[in-house]
Amino acid sequence: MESSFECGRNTKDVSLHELRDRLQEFAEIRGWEQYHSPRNLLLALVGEVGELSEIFQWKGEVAKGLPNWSSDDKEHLEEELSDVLLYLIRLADVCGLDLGQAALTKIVKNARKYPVGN
Ligand SMILES: Nc1ccn([C@H]2C[C@H](O)[C@@H](COP(=O)(O)OP(=O)(O)OP(=O)(O)O)O2)c(=O)n1
Repeated sequence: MESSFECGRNTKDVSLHELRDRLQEFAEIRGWEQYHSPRNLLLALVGEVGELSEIFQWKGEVAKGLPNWSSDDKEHLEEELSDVLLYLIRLADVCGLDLGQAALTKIVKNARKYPVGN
């Protein structure tokens, strides 16, 4: 049986830095760093966005909280969302960028661009 560490389920917050480090380790121990170029990772990311889109394809509008979805469908959605997130984090990392800091900076820029009440 998988431990909670191995399957990634625990109660603490997960940081982008932790995921970045786990992805570095995952690639390193498999000798896959050579394949994780920015362009390859971008293409992999786009592929996973396609897989994510397929889950919603032809379903019509989907209610928030996914009340009518089976647990299998929700698990599938969790997996595809995770693939997108993981490739995005890995792409930012191999580009030498700190995605968490960049996202915080972008939120500040967004707030300036779209002031409340305008
Ligand atoms: N060269 C690779 C291949 C995979 N992965 C990791 C990142 C993704 O989280 C996941 C993607 O694995 P798959 O390509 O097997 O894609 P799926 O899990 O979506 O499987 P499938 O396409 O069969 O549904 O594995 C990676 O880091 N580097």
